[in-house]
Amino acid sequence: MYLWLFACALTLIWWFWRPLYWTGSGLKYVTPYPVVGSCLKLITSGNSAFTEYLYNLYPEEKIFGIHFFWRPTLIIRDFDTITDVMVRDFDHFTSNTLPSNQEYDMTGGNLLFLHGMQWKEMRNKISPFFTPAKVKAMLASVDVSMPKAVDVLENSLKTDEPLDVGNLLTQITVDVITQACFGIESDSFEENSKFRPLATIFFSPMAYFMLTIKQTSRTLFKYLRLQSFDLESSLFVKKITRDLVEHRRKNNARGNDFVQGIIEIMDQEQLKKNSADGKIQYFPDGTRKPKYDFDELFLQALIVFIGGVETTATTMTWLFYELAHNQDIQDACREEILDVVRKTGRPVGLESQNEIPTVTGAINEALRLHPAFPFNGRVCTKTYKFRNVDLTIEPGQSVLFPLAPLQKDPNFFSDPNTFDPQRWRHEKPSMITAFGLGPRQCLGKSFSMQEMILVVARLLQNYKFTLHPNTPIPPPVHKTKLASSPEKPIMFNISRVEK
Ligand code: HEM
Repeated sequence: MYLWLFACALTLIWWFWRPLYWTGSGLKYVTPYPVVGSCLKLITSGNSAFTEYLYNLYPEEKIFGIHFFWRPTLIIRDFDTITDVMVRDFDHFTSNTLPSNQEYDMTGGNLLFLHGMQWKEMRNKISPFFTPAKVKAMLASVDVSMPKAVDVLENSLKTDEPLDVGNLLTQITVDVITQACFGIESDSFEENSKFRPLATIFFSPMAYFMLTIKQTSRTLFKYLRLQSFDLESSLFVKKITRDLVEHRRKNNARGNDFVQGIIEIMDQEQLKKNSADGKIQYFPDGTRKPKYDFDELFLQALIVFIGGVETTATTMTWLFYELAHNQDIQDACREEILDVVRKTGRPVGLESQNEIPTVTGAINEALRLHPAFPFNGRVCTKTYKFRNVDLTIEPGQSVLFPLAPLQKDPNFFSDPNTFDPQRWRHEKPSMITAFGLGPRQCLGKSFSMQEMILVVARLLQNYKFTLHPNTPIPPPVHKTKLASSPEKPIMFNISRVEK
């Protein structure tokens, strides 16, 4: 009885204390509602609208306070301060806002969820598999996937039916990443595909919901026994990885893929035998020392697969929407592509990237106007005094950056809402924040950029894309998916390019 009373009293104190968290800090702040904090807009209108709302709330402030549900969180809207946190003073902010929960979350040990020295060591271990030469070798898969995509386009021409190009791009990215990761072709172009649905499942509203809870309360996530990513789909990918590793070991075979990388790490670590008797060991910062066994390394293949599919497909979907909406730019892109084809006698390769500035500029514009993730965040890991604001924060403090609206701010980009690939002839690519910034930025950035160049060049070389007349301009953004994809499929009419 007394225990219950004590628990209730504590809860009440907590409730009354929380809203006052930012008072006395000298910062502007949004007075929170119970439980949902400052996130009512997130619940009613989705990620993109919420980020926009935050960015426009206090235009004069560099930093202000909110409650991400019940978690006191700082919003940093000033680009210089954001780069201080993400790049210059990264060693004070080595964690993102997604805890690992490795002890009870089956996929919790993947790179995206790791922190501190554990993250650093794992990142150093797998980064060498994304060198320019390795990325180039992995992207040979694009030429295996494109004939299957051409079949889909030709079928749309034959039946004179509009095409869901977003779905086609997902089929391509699933097939490309499956080959890059596992060295096998997927069935993503077949009707009852097992691989194609994975892209949707891993980025579904359920995944978005899980990651939002994970970000808000570790404890709730633990006691509700939640999992970050769909268990059945994760186990499906695990089985493929295990079968492949066993097949390669048994047959002494090798591949040009990411799984080959994890086999090499397992072999090196086996030689060093640094995982004493399978017991968990810890770094001085309290994070776990990797054991580099199959279970841990499979999770790195899983995050490369998950990270590599819907993000790239969504970005290209928005790109094709913009190119269909701006036919003159689509024609200019095609002219550059055909010039390269005429000169070299073969489709655009990565060595011709500099000769297609309108195409690369168009990809940059899609990333600027339609980033897959509208905001990004970090957690303070070492006491930090901001340079431009009189504020010191302690370890554990979450900070969020509303990056999507920042990329449409007229203070940084002239005529910001216009899709203008030519601006990237003088703009610095470092202004693109869609892949994150600093040492923790997207591991697959160059893989994804180069994959987009190859896929877009091959599609535009032979086909012209126009918007189906019923397409809303602009198409609304999905409110509850992990990546900011269009709410409904965008339909395109396809025709063959006259040469
Ligand atoms: C247009 C496509 C993509 C976008 C917009 C994107 C975006 C992002 C973002 C915003 C992050 C977090 C970075 C940060 O916290 O600063 C991230 C992390 C990551 N991405 Fe991507 N990504 C894309 C494609 C890819 C691809 C193709 C792969 C794999 C081949 C990949 C693998 C990863 C991994 C492994 C991480 C975790 C990195 C870490 O925490 O150390 N991504 N990505």
